[in-house]
Amino acid sequence: MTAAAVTLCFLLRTVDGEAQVLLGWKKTGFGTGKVVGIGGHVEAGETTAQAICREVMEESGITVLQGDLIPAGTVDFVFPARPDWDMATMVYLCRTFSGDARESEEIAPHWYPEKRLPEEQMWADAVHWLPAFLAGERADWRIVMNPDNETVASSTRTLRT
Ligand SMILES: Nc1[nH]c(=O)nc2c1ncn2[C@H]1C[C@H](O)[C@@H](COP(=O)(O)OP(=O)(O)OP(=O)(O)O)O1
Repeated sequence: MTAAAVTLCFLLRTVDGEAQVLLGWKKTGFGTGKVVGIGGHVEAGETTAQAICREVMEESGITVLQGDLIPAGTVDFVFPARPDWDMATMVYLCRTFSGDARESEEIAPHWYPEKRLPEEQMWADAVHWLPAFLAGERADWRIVMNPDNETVASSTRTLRT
């Protein structure tokens, strides 16, 4: 089965000297109840950059221009017990955007300090790859989940040169 094409964008800002990242509490669909990155599926006929600008607007109300997207790498999420959940994720960072985050039907967005991510509320794999992307590392990750579809069986990373 082919992994679904999805994309995530981590909006970054600095407030009073504190580096913050926009995440969101997922209200519906895949990962309901977890704090997740802003993003979602790439639809037919869309480029990944078009998809992430649309998803950020739909989920948070924030406008991101394609030229301000910073490609960071990829994360392949592999669910051996549920291959239909496999996702191939293109990850972006973005420091330039406009508008204030507002709650949508799908996500309640919230700015978190990069140094105090809500690890307990996120997917268990996020602590593997998210801090590395936030630190500016460019890499391709492969996350394989255990049969419980919650805990991490393996996490591997290939750095981009
Ligand atoms: N193990 C994992 N850890 C993680 O942090 N994020 C994961 C993950 N597995 C999948 N994701 C993310 C990637 C993707 O952005 C998101 C699922 O996409 P969506 O939120 O768009 O799904 P939904 O089915 O809720 O919505 P639609 O795309 O509108 O159908 O879950």
